[in-house]
Amino acid sequence: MAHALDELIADGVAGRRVLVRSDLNVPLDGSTVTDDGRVRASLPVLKKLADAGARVIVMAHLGRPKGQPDPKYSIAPAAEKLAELADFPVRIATDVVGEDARAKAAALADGEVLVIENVRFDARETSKDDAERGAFADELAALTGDDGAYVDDAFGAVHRKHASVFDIAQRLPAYLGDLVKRELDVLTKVVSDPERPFVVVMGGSKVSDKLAVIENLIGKADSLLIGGGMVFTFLAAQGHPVGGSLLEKDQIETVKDYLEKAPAAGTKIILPVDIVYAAKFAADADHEVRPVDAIESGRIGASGLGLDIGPESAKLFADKIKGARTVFWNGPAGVFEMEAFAGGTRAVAEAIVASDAMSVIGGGDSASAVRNLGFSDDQFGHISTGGGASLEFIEGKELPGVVALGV
Ligand SMILES: Nc1ncnc2c1ncn2[C@@H]1O[C@H](COP(=O)(O)OP(=O)(O)OP(=O)(O)O)[C@@H](O)[C@H]1O
Ligand SMILES: O=C(O)[C@H](O)COP(=O)(O)O
Repeated sequence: MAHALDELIADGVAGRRVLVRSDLNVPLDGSTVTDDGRVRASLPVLKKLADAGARVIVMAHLGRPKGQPDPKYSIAPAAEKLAELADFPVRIATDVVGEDARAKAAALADGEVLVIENVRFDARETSKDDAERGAFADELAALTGDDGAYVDDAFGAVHRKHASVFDIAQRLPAYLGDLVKRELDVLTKVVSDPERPFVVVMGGSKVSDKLAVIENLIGKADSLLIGGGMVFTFLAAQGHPVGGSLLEKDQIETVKDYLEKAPAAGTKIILPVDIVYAAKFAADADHEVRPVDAIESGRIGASGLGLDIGPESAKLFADKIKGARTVFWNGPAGVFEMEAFAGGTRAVAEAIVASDAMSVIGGGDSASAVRNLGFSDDQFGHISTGGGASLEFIEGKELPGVVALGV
């Protein structure tokens, strides 16, 4: 059984150094944080510990640096955002487990928080070698002194077998952070006992990553609405032309198999009936709406790209969402970053907001999409902080961070 954070607080943390794994992996434009959702989601646990008098050391990653310091991936912009939003003192170290981190960890006062540099600046963090990761975890644990503790509050990273997620939990008394607990509770309910009709909306561009999720949802979801870049592999499986759209040719047979077995398992796979078709991948591209069986017949011709679901499809999707009691949404319906191709994603978000369904948005880009389109977090039931993590959970995979805590 995992130990909850409140047990640690009840045991007394005043004056103790507590290592917290947070997910501060935010999108950046230069050094500006363009979506602070993950920083905000990390605050409550840090505040709880700081209020209880703990000396908190936050470890987190940003992007995928190649195992050595790289200013482009410094945690500093995310840590500065944390300092701006927090009502407790936040210090920032310039290294991970080096002199600066060690000195600042030792100098922490009760109720203060220190963010160490991007843990992925040390190649041992992500090493496949248990001994290497273990040696790094030893150095991280040593930052806490003699009576330290570890709290995992980084749901977005629970699917990674990394030193700061997995190995550290074997070196310090380990506790489940409130954010990870909430995410697991919500996703467990969605997968194992959803109120029906249960409608899943899938989209985005990482088609092959998401096919396993679709397979696992056949028989569980009542309707599976497919949008985004993955649509074209489904349309191709049905024999429709797809022009120059995103297509995973080697997945067509797999998708045919899903289309065949879904009805018998009680899941309706619903595909778009029209597509916004563009002359090129650009915000100002010439574009037109075409039915899926005639994509190549219009003005734009066979070399065009499908960049969004069309208005008829948006209506069809909205209608399904309207009748749902539970909605899980992963991946935008189109290239929402360009206004001309944001209509499908906006329509899905509006339909979810208007419905009475319990809604869960899983996926970093889906969360950024709804925020960038002007929606606020409280219009949805739950916005997951984990993209890959929520998908792997729904796929039914074992999550190393969760295993390490004995959940
Ligand atoms: N038809 C399309 N063609 C090409 N790209 C598309 C299409 N539809 C959506 N996309 C792109 O998909 C991207 C998001 O896909 P992704 O699979 O990463 O979503 P996600 O699961 O929400 O994100 P994450 O993996 O970060 O959690 C967006 O940048 C969007 O522009
Ligand atoms: O962005 C995410 O999904 C998490 O922070 C994990 O990042 P990773 O995919 O680089 O491990």
